[in-house]
Amino acid sequence: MSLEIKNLSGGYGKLTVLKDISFTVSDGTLTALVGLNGSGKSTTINHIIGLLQPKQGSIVLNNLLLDQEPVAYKSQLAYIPEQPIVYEELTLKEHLELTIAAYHLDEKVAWQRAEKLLNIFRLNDKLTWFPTHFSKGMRQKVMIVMAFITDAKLFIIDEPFLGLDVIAVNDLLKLIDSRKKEGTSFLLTTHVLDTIADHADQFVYLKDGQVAAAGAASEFTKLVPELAVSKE
Ligand SMILES: Nc1ncnc2c1ncn2[C@@H]1O[C@H](COP(=O)(O)OP(=O)(O)OP(=O)(O)O)[C@@H](O)[C@H]1O
Repeated sequence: MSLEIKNLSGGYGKLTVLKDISFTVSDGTLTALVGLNGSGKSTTINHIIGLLQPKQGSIVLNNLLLDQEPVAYKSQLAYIPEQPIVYEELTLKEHLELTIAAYHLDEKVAWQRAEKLLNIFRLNDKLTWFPTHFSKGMRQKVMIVMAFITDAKLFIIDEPFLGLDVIAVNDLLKLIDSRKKEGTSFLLTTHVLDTIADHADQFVYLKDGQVAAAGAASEFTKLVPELAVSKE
């Protein structure tokens, strides 16, 4: 079991947004965290990555609790936020060096991975560029490359396809599928299941901070007809 969320209640200060959320993400699977605007997807992620403290419940990642073993917990996790977080004063190469240092990666292995990824996302000739010269999609690709050079066991990707062109979306889906085969698990947030329907194993549908439905991705349309209808 990669990620286990049990009876999680949480939110911001006195405001409780999440109410008694439970779900698991098993090794080598992709879970889609689905919900409309304001349903609590980002708040759930903010708890998993440790930006917010649960009011109740627990979050366990590969038997590690964030508050007990924060360094080991975070080294298991790669997070790609919806809004890319890049350092304006660092080149693309320096961003990758930072990731290699932060995750204590083997430099040779990491740069071999990076080379392939940079080629896929057409960033291979941009290692000396600063983020100021990158488009939004390119910034997002930098975040993807940084995440995929790590050995993280769980990838959390917030709205992965916003801002990516169709080729990049396909390339990202291929990368996800191949890492899933190696046992890596994925938690992706999305408003609709569309793009990842064929790649997701299970879904968790959040509504007003609660799990309104959950199950196999193939059952989504049956179990959540309200979102299927809203697509038409
Ligand atoms: N920093 C914050 N402080 C207080 N309340 C917040 C904060 N961020 C989000 N909320 C509230 O938490 C609730 C859930 O928001 P959240 O961002 O988790 O939803 P979401 O499902 O990620 O939405 P979206 O699809 O629009 O990104 C909303 O009612 C929102 O107003």
